[in-house]
Amino acid sequence: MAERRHLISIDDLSDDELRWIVERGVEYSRGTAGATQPLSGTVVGVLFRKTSTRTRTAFSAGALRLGAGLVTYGPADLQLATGESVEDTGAVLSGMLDVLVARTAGPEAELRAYAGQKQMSVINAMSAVEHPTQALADLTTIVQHFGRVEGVRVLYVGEGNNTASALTLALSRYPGTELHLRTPAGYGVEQRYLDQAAASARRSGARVEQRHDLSGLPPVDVVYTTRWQTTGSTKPTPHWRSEFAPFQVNEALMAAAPDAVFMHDLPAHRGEEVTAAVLDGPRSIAFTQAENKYHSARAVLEWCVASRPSGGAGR
Ligand SMILES: NC(=O)NCCC[C@H](N)C(=O)O
Repeated sequence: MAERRHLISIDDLSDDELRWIVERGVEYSRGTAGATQPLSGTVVGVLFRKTSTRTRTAFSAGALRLGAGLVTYGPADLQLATGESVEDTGAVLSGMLDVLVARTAGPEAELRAYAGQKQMSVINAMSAVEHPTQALADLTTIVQHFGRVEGVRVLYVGEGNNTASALTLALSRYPGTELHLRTPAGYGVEQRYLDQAAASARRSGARVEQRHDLSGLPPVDVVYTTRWQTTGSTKPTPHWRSEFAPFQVNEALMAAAPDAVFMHDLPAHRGEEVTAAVLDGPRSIAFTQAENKYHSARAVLEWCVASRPSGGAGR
């Protein structure tokens, strides 16, 4: 059996692989990907230890449409719930599945443990720290809308969560791209992701910066936010809402970005991180972005099982 690839972090992808998945996602979205069934004869396992609407459906529907069989597990179905180790679970599943799509409760160590073999691809369907398949769908959406990622300027407002980390790693790979992270103090993207992005940006010419206020906003093409209650996390202070309130994306903030579209990884809480007027308004592409999770998921699944070259030396 061919060696399988894992997608635990955006950092697992070379620049060529990142571009291939994004462009392939665009082809799936346009119906120009061809009628092939690259997952024909494979079996995909879908393990969600946390709630999911978009990602679970995107990968399940995507796997079925590409010809795979599907096995799904809820949070308490596997013997993990009775104390079997993740290493043993991964070893067993890898003898039976071609791909495991997993959303975990904690950091990436669990996913890396499942990925301690090469017969079964492991896809990170969101961990506490990174949400790579969201970033891939987001870049697919950006290409769909702007025709490119290069040079696109993104203002990310709100909690520096798993979505923000993945977006930071992904956007920093593209020449001329700007990512302006504006997060409440104490809720920023972790320094290790900023450091990784800074290394990528030095190569690509991208620009990534994080600040903790909304003054002096630069001209941008995209305003992006995420809900304030990141899955599985609790806020350390009781008064966190007052710290987040200034970071709401509302009509006043959008007026400061007059040419920008609005993106959101969803689910949304109207009246908290975003107003209904913005989310449901003419500049919002958030629901197209959600549909792109499905198109992008097919590209990710195809990449996992394909035996194409990994994209050249280094990045
Ligand atoms: N698009 C999604 O996967 N949405 C669910 C998670 C959103 C957010 N990043 C969270 O961690 O709660």
